[in-house]
Amino acid sequence: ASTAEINGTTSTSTKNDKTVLILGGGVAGIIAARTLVEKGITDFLIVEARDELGGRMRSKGLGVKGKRATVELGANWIQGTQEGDGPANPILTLARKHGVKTADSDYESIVTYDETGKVDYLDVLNNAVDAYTNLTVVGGGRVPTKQVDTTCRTGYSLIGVKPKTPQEMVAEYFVDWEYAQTPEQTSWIASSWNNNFTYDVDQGGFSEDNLLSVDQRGFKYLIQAEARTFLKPEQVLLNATVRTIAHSGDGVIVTLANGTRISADYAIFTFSLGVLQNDDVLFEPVLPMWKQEAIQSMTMGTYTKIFLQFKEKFWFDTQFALYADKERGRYPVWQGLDLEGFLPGSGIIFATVTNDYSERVEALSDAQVQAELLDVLHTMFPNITIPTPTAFFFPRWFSDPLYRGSYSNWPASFVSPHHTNLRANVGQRLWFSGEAMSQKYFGFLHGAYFEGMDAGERVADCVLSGGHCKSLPFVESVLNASPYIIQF
Ligand SMILES: Cc1cc2nc3c(=O)[nH]c(=O)nc-3n(C[C@H](O)[C@H](O)[C@H](O)COP(=O)(O)OP(=O)(O)OC[C@H]3O[C@@H](n4cnc5c(N)ncnc54)[C@H](O)[C@@H]3O)c2cc1C
Repeated sequence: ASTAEINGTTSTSTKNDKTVLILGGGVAGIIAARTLVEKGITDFLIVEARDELGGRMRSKGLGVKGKRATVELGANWIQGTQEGDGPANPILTLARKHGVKTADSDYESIVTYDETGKVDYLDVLNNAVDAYTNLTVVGGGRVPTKQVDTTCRTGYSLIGVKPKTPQEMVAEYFVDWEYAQTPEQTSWIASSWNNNFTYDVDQGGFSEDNLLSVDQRGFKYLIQAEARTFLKPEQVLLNATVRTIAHSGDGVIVTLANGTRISADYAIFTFSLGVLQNDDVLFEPVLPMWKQEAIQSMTMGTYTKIFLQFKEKFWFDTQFALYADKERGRYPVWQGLDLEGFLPGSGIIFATVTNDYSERVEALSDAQVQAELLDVLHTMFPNITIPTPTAFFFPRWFSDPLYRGSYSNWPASFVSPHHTNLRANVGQRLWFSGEAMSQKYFGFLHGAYFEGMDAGERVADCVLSGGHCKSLPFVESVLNASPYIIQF
């Protein structure tokens, strides 16, 4: 690997196998690679454990022969549909470029159920939507006034919203389930800006409207097709699981599960926050404490879609249904795909659970989870004999050593300097990217996209300047704005 061959200047190190290793072939990794190519750097290798690119854009063929349909286990929505009048979500731009088939996702196409069957409590839902809007406005307002962060639960209480009934709890769930964690676990300020920067056009967002991919090549087609526009086969190593990353002033040496060692001048790490937290990959030397504290202080949530296929549709004709159980989070949101414009005739419906409930279902057998779902369907539709499903599947994101959850969520105890440290490079050779590094868009595909671009640009600068990297800032210790005073 030599910078000389790129821009004719002196090179830093010429002994390494590659100039750049991109660790992970999800959106961040692919966009980092594209950015390198745009800067004229082609001596890189994407190292990916799975047998395809796409990462958490992950799909699966579900169903019996003759009625098989592609469903999305991971990312499914494009958040914000604005084009022309303001900034567009770059994922939407890619979807348009590669002709990805989408359907309008209409959150108002919804019916409501509780433990007595179908009951109309849309008024409760509308109140929860208004409460959430108010929550994000008041939460966002704490930034300019420098007020301390608290949880969304505290925020809800301060604006006078205290859900108590199963209906109120499920309505609240439906407006903030996207964080994959409860209001007790989520930062009021960060979730407010994350919401506003994505959905509020007045704050630079991409609009409130959402599209759901129903493309039968899988939503991942979008990023795989983009990769095909610039990637050469020799720039990708699939089925290669990284075990250790040794880093020093000379570069990085990555060791794979099969013992292969690959060295490079620079590495861009894009594996999930969950992988970082769980030591699924070991660093040599271990990462500095400021980095470890940042990694362990952010949280990884889990969002689990549980799919059922039946011979025939017997449920609601809307896109969504809510089920209010006494227990918050027990199979609360249902989505029917057997709809015109979606997957008509597929007989597929799915329920979503998050976080603690995701961990709970991952610990059960498929048969147990299926039985619980059928039980809930029986409660929702007391006058129907629920038939046996023809297919059943759910992914176990939390237990998967390549993810350890579905996406990051910002807790109230995570402060801005922690985030600075989470994003910062360690030494000049090891750079971090991926959705969790995005301050504005953590959790989203577009967060991964922008972080991939940013890391690609920064590492390209390092290479093209002959090793004069512009390091990101970090702080050695994250301190309180004012110290605690303990009086005995
Ligand atoms: C269930 C679910 C629903 C979601 N819904 C949406 C949505 O609707 N809209 C939206 O915008 N976002 C959504 N997201 C979030 C979105 O999918 C992610 O933010 C984005 O895909 C992350 O991209 P990334 O490149 O940062 O990470 P990843 O996609 O995780 O890429 C990292 C890659 O590294 C690989 N890897 C991990 N460990 C190793 C190892 N040891 N060795 C080699 N390779 C390794 C992984 O296989 C993966 O391919 C959802 C995610 C999930 C899981």
